[in-house]
Amino acid sequence: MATTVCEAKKNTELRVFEFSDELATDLAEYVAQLSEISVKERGCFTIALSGGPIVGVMRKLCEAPYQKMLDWSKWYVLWADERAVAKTHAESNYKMTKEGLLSKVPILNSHVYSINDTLTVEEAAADYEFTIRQLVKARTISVSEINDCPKFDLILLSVGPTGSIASLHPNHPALELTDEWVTFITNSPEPPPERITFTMLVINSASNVVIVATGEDKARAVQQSVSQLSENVGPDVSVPAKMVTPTEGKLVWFVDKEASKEIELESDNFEL
Ligand SMILES: O=C1O[C@H](COP(=O)(O)O)[C@@H](O)[C@H](O)[C@H]1O
Repeated sequence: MATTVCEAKKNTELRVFEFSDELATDLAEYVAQLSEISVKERGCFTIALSGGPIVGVMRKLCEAPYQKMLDWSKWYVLWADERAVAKTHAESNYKMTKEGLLSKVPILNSHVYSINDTLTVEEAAADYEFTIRQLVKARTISVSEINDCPKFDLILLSVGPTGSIASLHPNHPALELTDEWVTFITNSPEPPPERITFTMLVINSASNVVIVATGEDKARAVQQSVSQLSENVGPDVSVPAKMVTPTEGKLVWFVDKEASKEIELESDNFEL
């Protein structure tokens, strides 16, 4: 149970948890509900994951009751970003997901769309976008009627200490791409420098976005991202997480006590 739940603005919710186990439990329940709804409505569930703490906070999904209850055969797993390293490398988001989730639940191998680690970063981004286009064409991934973009059932992100999300970093030109679905960067401020990432266009076209923030080093980024949620402000490229405003979807922040330290929950920014 979240310690605090705030409806920060239409379609945006902030959940703050006292204990990390509560966060993981509530997240599992939330993902399970979204999966159930999507499978019922569309026959499948498309989820895009990130690195950082994401797989760890999904751990409860690998336990009872979810391990047996969820229709894993209907899950399609992709990544919101990936580091340009071999899939066996310790820094690979795929490797982390394989070890923490894919090896523990019966998701079909043929439904896992990892990013090609044998190509250059530029080729891998193009190849990955092509894969997504095929999945949209087949309507496995739903499509936004507003902009024809892929409309993932859920994109799960973690915010970095600087306010980065996926591999979109503060003030990076990749934040302003308005046509591409997937792009690459070669100068990530965090190692490794080469990465493939969804653009903001795809993130904001999702049906549901979750941003997870755990640990005190995320407190400033959380505060900067959520502080003006209730105001109508333009895109702020200095805090990528603040640019996450799903056009037709819902955003939920899952924040632990340490990462919530700088938020003024009783300020006018939130309806408690
Ligand atoms: O490199 C990455 O880091 C970010 C943030 O991770 P964190 O450990 O600082 O929370 C992550 O969202 C991204 O997927 C990953 O590639």
